[in-house]
Amino acid sequence: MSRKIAIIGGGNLGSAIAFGLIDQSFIQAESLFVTRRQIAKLGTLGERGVNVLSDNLFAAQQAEWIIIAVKPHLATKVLEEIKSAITPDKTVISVVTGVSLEQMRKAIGEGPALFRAMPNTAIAIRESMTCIAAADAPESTQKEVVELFNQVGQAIIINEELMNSATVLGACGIAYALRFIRAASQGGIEIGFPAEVAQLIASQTVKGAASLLIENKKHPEFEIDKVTTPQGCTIAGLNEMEHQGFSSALIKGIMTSYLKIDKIPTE
Ligand SMILES: NC(=O)C1=CN([C@@H]2O[C@H](COP(=O)(O)OP(=O)(O)OC[C@H]3O[C@@H](n4cnc5c(N)ncnc54)[C@H](O)[C@@H]3O)[C@@H](O)[C@H]2O)C=CC1
Ligand SMILES: O=C(O)[C@@H]1CCC=N1
Repeated sequence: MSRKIAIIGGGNLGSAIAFGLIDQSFIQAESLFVTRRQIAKLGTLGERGVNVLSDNLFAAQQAEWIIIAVKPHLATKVLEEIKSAITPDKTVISVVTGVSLEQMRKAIGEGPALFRAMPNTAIAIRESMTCIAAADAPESTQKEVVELFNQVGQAIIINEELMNSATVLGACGIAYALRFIRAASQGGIEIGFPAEVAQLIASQTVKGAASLLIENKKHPEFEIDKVTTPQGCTIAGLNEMEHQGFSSALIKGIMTSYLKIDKIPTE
């Protein structure tokens, strides 16, 4: 890509996006500008040739695409700080939780194309699920933004009203899935495997299960039916998990995360 990209806020997610993009050679490292207050913490990106700096305005001036990846309470402050660099030909993409396109528009004014994107930390290894909402950007720009995030996983356009849902299912979802793997590993240790082997078996099994759904596009129960031998051990374990509230705990957790988003301070 010939455009330059600035990532304002190179923390967990901002850095993960940077690594994902340069690993895929979607952008040359020298065309990428990543900011954070303590640039020493961006050392590895710097060693890869990425411009690492603390000057948000300078970074925004260099780039045609600007990705905002700071914590929610800092988002509008940062947008106002770089406002003069956001000319109408530029594209701004916020990955910030809970800050609406309307709030962004208010901070920077009319002109530039505005997007919210909700990737997850698997973007660092180009396996993100990214949901994108556009303000009133032209279709060609929307396609370019989807293409950007398709380089680092799978991207889809959704209505902005579903952005909080996308945050929970896709971004928080990484943590839920990892907690499942951790619990499965702990069970695996109890039934005889060393910790590392248990984690490998649990992780690869989850990856295989997810791939079955993504490739075959079938309902999970279709694949589950193939594993559950009548009177076998799988159904016995599954039913016990349900008696203990497995699905219910997950659904309640998802709802709790969802209801929390509106309480996250965005100013
Ligand atoms: N971590 C995740 O899995 C996901 C996070 N998000 C959203 O992405 C945003 C960032 O989240 P994280 O990366 O987890 O947080 P983080 O705290 O790791 O990253 C934010 C970074 O911004 C830097 N920063 C603070 N003030 C700054 C300023 N004035 N100028 C430049 N940089 C500044 C901080 O030093 C930090 O490195 C949040 O709004 C979060 O809601 C969205 C999807 C997933
Ligand atoms: O926990 C959070 O608030 C952010 C949003 C999605 C992932 N991390």
